[in-house]
Amino acid sequence: MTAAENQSGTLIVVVGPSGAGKDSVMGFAALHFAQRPDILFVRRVITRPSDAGSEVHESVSTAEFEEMQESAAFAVSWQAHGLSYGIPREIADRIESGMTAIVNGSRAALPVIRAAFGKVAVALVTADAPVLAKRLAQRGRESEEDVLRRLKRQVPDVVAGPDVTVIDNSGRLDIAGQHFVALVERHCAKAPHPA
Ligand SMILES: Nc1ncnc2c1ncn2[C@@H]1O[C@H](COP(=O)(O)OP(=O)(O)O)[C@@H](O)[C@H]1O
Ligand SMILES: O=P(O)(O)OC[C@H]1O[C@H](OP(=O)(O)OP(=O)(O)O)[C@H](O)[C@@H]1O
Repeated sequence: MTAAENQSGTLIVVVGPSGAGKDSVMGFAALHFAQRPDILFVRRVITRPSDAGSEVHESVSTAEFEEMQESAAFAVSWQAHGLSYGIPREIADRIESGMTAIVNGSRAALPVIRAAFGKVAVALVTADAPVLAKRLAQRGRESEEDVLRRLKRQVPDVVAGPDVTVIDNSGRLDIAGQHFVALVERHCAKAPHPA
């Protein structure tokens, strides 16, 4: 391991099926860690309108996303659900300086995310299938057809490995949220404080 790798923080990638509660669990942790300058909640760049849903993201057009991609603005980007998603390149520098960054990721894109960032921990948020359907209908961010497509989405079986922690969010959000907070704490404890 090089000196730089030794000093770096961790990227915690939150993945799981649509409706499992990735954004909700991250929102719980963001409140918990509001006073922690060493923990960064990543604002993704997405080709989705800014007023759609609760995730705070940078909303761009498809043309703007392509321009950003051409100018190497992303550490990693991927496509799903007819949308493009990007993790800004500067996040890699913040992690290198010792911060713990938390991002809503993608199961299908996990191999490229793992390859792009040195130290990665994966939080796989799950919920039972009937719970997913009910939650997506209640969330109301997508049309009924979109919700059905999300429920049917198949992803490669890549969410396995020693870096993966499963967080069941079939029940109360505060229980899953505390589980996730504990995971983040474990990783911060390993990282040096950023300068
Ligand atoms: N533990 C929970 N109990 C009840 N509702 C929840 C819980 N977790 C999330 N939700 C709700 O379910 C919907 C989907 O959650 P969300 O965080 O958007 O999931 P994801 O980001 O994985 O698609 C939202 O309306 C959210 O408020
Ligand atoms: O490869 P997958 O694991 O299926 O993930 C594909 C995309 O779906 C989610 O996005 P989005 O926030 O649009 O959807 P969600 O909140 O319904 O999961 C997730 O954050 C990924 O960007």
